[in-house]
Amino acid sequence: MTRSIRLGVNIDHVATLRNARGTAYPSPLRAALLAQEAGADGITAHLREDRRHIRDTDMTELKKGLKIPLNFEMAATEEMGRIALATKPHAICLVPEKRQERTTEGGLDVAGDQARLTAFITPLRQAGARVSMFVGHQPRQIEASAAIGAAVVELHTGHYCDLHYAGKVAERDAELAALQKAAKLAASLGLEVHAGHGLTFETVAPIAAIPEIAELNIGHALIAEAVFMGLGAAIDEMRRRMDAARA
Ligand SMILES: CC(=O)[C@@H](O)[C@H](O)COP(=O)(O)O
Ligand SMILES: NCC(=O)COP(=O)(O)O
Repeated sequence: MTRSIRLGVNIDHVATLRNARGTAYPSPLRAALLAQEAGADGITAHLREDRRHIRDTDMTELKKGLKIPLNFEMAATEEMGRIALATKPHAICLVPEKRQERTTEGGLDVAGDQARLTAFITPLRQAGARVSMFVGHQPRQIEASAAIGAAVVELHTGHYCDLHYAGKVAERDAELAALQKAAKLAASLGLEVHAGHGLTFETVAPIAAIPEIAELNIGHALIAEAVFMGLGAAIDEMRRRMDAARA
C-alpha cells in the first residue's frame, strides 16, 4: 500500500527515560528498531547541544542499525555540522535551541540568518543529506528556507497543540488556518512540507489532513502512549488516525 503521508518516529524521550537513572536501558536503538518493525517510515532523533536525551553514541548506533531513513535534528552550529557530516544521515533538520528551554519553543529564524545558513547547509547538501528547516508558519520563514536551498520545511505544530489543550478553540483554528496556508506556500515554492512537535492522537488529524504535508515527525506523545499500550500499538494507532484524516 503506498502511503500518502509518512510517519517519522522521534525516539528522543526513550533516551530521556534512560538518562533519568543513568542506566544503559531503555535503548533508543531498540525503540527505533521496534518502530521500524511497526512500519515507521523514518526515525528522528535530536542531538541537542546539552545532550539532555540523545547522545552522540546513540546517533552512531541508529545510523548503523537502521534500514529506514534517519532524520538528524540539530542546531546550526559548527560542532553539530561536523557530527552530522561524520554520521551521514538521510536527512538533517535544523532546529533552534535555547539551553533553558524545556522543549523546542519556536521555529528557526531562517529569514534573519539567511547568509550564514546558506553557507552552513551547503556541505550538508553536498554530502547528500535532505536538509529541512524547522520553522513557524510565517511566510518570510518559508520563503527564506526556499531561498537558502533547503529541500524541506517542517512546520512547527507546537502552538497549535498548546492552544487545543488550553481549550482556546478559535485561536487554535486560526493557527491551523495559518499552517494550512504555510503548507500551500511552501509547496508552491517547490519545498517538501513536513510538520511536527507536540502532536498527539487527539490533535494529529487536522494536520495530517493538510494535503501538501508529506511527513509528520512525532515523538513525545508516541513514547507517552507506549508506556500504556506498547510502541508498536501506539504507532499503529497514530498511523490509523493519519490515514483516516487523508481518506
Ligand atoms: C524540533 C522538535 O520539535 C522536536 O523534534 C525536538 O526533538 C524537540 O526536542 P525536545 O523533545 O528535546 O523538546
Ligand atoms: N520535529 C518534531 C519531532 O521530531 C517530534 O516532536 P515531538 O512529537 O516529540 O514533540
